Amino acid sequence: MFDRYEAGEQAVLVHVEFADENTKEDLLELQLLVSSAGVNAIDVVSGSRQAPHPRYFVGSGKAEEIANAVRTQQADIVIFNHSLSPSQERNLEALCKCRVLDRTGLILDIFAQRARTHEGKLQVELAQLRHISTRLIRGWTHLDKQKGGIGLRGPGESQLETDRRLLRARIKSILRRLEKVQKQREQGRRARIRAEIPTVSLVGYTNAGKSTLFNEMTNAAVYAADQLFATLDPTLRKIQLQDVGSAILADTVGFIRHLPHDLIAAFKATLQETQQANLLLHVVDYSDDQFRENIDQVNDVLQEIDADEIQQLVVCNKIDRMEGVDAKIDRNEEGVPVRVWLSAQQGVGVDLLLQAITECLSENMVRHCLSIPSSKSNLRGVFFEMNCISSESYSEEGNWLVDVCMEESDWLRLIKRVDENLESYVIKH
Ligand SMILES: Nc1nc2c(ncn2[C@@H]2O[C@H](COP(=O)(O)OP(=O)(O)OP(=O)(O)O)[C@@H](O)[C@H]2O)c(=O)[nH]1
Ligand SMILES: [Mg+2]
Repeated sequence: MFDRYEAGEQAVLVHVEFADENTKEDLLELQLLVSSAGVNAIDVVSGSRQAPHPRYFVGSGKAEEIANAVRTQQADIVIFNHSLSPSQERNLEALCKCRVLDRTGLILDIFAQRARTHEGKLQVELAQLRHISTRLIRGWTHLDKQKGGIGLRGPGESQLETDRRLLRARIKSILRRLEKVQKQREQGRRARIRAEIPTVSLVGYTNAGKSTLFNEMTNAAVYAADQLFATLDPTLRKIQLQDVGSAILADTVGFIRHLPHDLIAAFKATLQETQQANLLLHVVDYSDDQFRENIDQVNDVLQEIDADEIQQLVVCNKIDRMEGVDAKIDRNEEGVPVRVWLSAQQGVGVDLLLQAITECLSENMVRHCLSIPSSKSNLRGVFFEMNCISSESYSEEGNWLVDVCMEESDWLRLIKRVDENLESYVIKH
């Protein structure tokens, strides 16, 4: 249904500074996003305004300047670092005689390129359909004969009604399919919670190095490249940690500033694992001048998705780019690790990170040596399902001797729900 663009298109970027800090967009980030989408930025038109102009977003003089740049540079597309209203987009297209894409459209294109799981793809397509449905209005004829241009193309007027009907039907069918996959995933997640394997989620600003670190930690082949959104769907791997046993490691898609509102659902769908995590590894590119702002942005989103109460370990990445910084663990007054300095790319300090994760996870762990009478054989199944057994043997009387290690909350839950005499089987703490 969508025409995808070909790589190597020539774009004119438009970036406007506003007096109001909240609407300030970062030009450098736009350039990264654009190259991430495989487009060449050949010119940048910038300016400053108090507020967007209703007709062209920019003033009419600036709009002429953009149209001129398109003509002289023979650009195929104009990309705005802001959200445009459908009518602004239309007016600009009529003036520049080429495709105009706003920030939302650009990010959607990148999401679409990177979505890998079935659910991720459905979410992105849904967001795309919704985005284009707001733009399916009369007045697209000026684009009828045009070919090329990235993003979603508007239909001609004659096509309008058919397209509207098709869109509605498609949206409905996607919603139905999404409901189905979500149900399936929910069941999978419940199974994992029952198995009580702790989950560690890598979160952080885009390009911080999450996937690189994920690879280092799992030796798994996950795509890592100097492109934004190299990951859209959480990628899960099981890792083995000393003392704690196995844990699930989850890689997630990077956060960006000013994520357009209509993309938040698609983005959050990629972060569902994060809400369930026992520990968050907040990966930060410390060699980036904006690292503080990036940390705040990530924490804001974590708050929005109710993940701000989860224990966080900050990973100060890319120390190879910083003078005189060695790999190390910073701890708080109680001795709990709070920061780990490392270089994911060079593989320096990854061992310290694994050690810090183990310490954080075992913070709330209890270890018990139990002697369980043979009459309580049901406990055997429960412990196996929880994956909490570190060693086992049998006593001469036929008691099952077992060392278990689990979250304290799980131990208390077992006493309450499975066997209130559990404490009496403990022979050593
Ligand atoms: N110098 C240096 N570069 C690194 C380091 N870790 C990662 N990088 C580079 O940073 C870029 C981004 O790394 P990724 O692992 O893809 O980043 P990400 O956080 O997964 O990015 P998104 O998936 O887009 O959110 C790649 O070019 C990596 O090679 C590091 O320790 N030092
Ligand atoms: Mg990644």
